[in-house]
Amino acid sequence: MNSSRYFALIPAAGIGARIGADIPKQYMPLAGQPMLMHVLDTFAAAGAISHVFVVVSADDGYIADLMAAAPHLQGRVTLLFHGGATRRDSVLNGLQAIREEVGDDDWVLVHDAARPGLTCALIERLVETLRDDLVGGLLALPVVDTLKRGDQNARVAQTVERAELWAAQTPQMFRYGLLLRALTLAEAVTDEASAVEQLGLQPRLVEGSPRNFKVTLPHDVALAEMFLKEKF
Ligand SMILES: Nc1ccn([C@@H]2O[C@H](COP(=O)(O)OP(=O)(O)OP(=O)(O)O)[C@@H](O)[C@H]2O)c(=O)n1
Ligand SMILES: C[C@](O)(CO)[C@H](O)COP(=O)(O)O
Repeated sequence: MNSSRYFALIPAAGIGARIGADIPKQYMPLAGQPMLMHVLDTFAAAGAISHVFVVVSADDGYIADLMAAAPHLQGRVTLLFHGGATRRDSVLNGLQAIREEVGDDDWVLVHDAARPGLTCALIERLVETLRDDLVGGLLALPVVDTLKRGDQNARVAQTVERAELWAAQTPQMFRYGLLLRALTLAEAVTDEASAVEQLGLQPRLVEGSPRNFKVTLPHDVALAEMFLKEKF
């Protein structure tokens, strides 16, 4: 389906509890601008992306100021005030809200607002690798550390075989119709690929980048700034 378009859907309705900031982490300043702005700028600059949809909470008090400071994003970004109780709910609500704008065979790239290190090159790698794929897939990183399973006393219970393990990143890219069906059926998933897997399908793993890590804990802020300032 070569006439398919590519849309970005950015879940940005979380509260960032684990980072412990006084504002939702997607609005924390990083390298001179809010975390979410880095993500929006990257998708707006990506040639393959037709439009960007951002899911924010219904009572979001920050997005208006962010968009007012970003006239270059006008016309490229649509806000969806449909944040849900979980990331899965926010993504599903967002998909349902764009039903009239997106066709079943169009691709949707779901990307965490909390991964500001995404680059246009990574988006292009994902799109070019999956454009003719029958399922879709995700950016991910092969695990390079030895992994341990701990017991309740923080003692090693088991060393986990890492040879075939990958750490999932985003974007996760699936055709709209498939993704809407998968997420409608799968409630307790932490990523889109898990929902697609529950349909018996095998998403494609596409190598991502360490800079595309998820800003989750307080120490992640300095690391993210390093990547964003150095642009490497
Ligand atoms: N109900 C939710 C929860 C999360 N997210 C989004 O999903 C992405 C990844 O989630 P996570 O890193 O867990 O963000 P938070 O849920 O905000 O963090 P925490 O779990 O520490 O509260 C983030 O961009 C977040 O804004 C969302 O749109 N809706
Ligand atoms: C989607 C994700 O970023 C893939 O690793 C991850 O599952 C999000 O988890 P979170 O707890 O919602 O941050």
